[in-house]
Amino acid sequence: MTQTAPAPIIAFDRVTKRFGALTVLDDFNFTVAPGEKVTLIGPSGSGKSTVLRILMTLEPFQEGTLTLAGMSYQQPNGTGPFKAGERHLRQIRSHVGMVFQSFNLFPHMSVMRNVVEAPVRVLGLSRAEAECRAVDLLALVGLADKKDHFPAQLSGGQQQRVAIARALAMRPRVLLFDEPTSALDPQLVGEVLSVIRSLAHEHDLTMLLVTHEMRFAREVSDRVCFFDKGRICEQGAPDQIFTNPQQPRTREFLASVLG
Ligand SMILES: Nc1ncnc2c1ncn2[C@@H]1O[C@H](COP(=O)(O)OP(=O)(O)OP(=O)(O)O)[C@@H](O)[C@H]1O
Repeated sequence: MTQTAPAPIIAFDRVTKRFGALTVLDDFNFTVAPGEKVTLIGPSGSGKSTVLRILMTLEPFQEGTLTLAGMSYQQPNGTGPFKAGERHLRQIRSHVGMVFQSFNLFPHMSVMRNVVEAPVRVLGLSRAEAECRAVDLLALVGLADKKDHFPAQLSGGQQQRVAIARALAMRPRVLLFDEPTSALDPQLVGEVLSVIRSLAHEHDLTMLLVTHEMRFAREVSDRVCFFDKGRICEQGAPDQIFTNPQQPRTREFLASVLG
């Protein structure tokens, strides 16, 4: 009996994204299977973060179709309001969580409230239910004892772990990480990577990462995509990309970052 591959949970179909005269994604095609862990690597300015921001519906695009968890939308004009309509977009967004480089916690809220607020306001959970969920997630990221602290009382690594708990509290099907360790002091990077590494073992969670941590990308990804000038220039299993890249641009890039 032949097995059919599951439908992709993420599909960019001929998406073009411009900022004024600058075309960042040009006729871009990209799919991710449910549960897959994919890392985007590539030079600065090549469009990696833009891919994540489009998925999070933070950026409109000009042409093409984006499908996320079975829901599609298009923006043929790009400049106007989202063609999909705000309700449709909210539904799409509800499947995606994002962890940003700069944590983006609410400074005036305790750790607990940072994690609880969106499930209460957006998902309509009772505060007790949301707190129950938050307690489990804070334990998962190793911060059970910090629930009453405020962000300013935490290290950068701890703040980023709260941000991960906050994203997970919405039970997204897709979790995006945009250079989650770039703003951290080197000694704090490991604790955040270790949380992400354990999440990568969650088979149901689809993860898309942009990172400059090449060793980590190799360790956690099912697939690594080398991005150059708004296109995937080469992709494959991490061992293949890191030990036997086929494209000269991939080799050049890896030589520059791995030394
Ligand atoms: N809001 C914006 N307005 C104008 N240009 C933008 C905007 N956001 C991004 N760009 C440009 O789009 C291009 C792609 O940026 P993007 O942040 O996606 O690249 P990246 O590959 O993630 O780079 P890095 O690794 O440095 O984060 C860059 O040339 C950037 O300057």
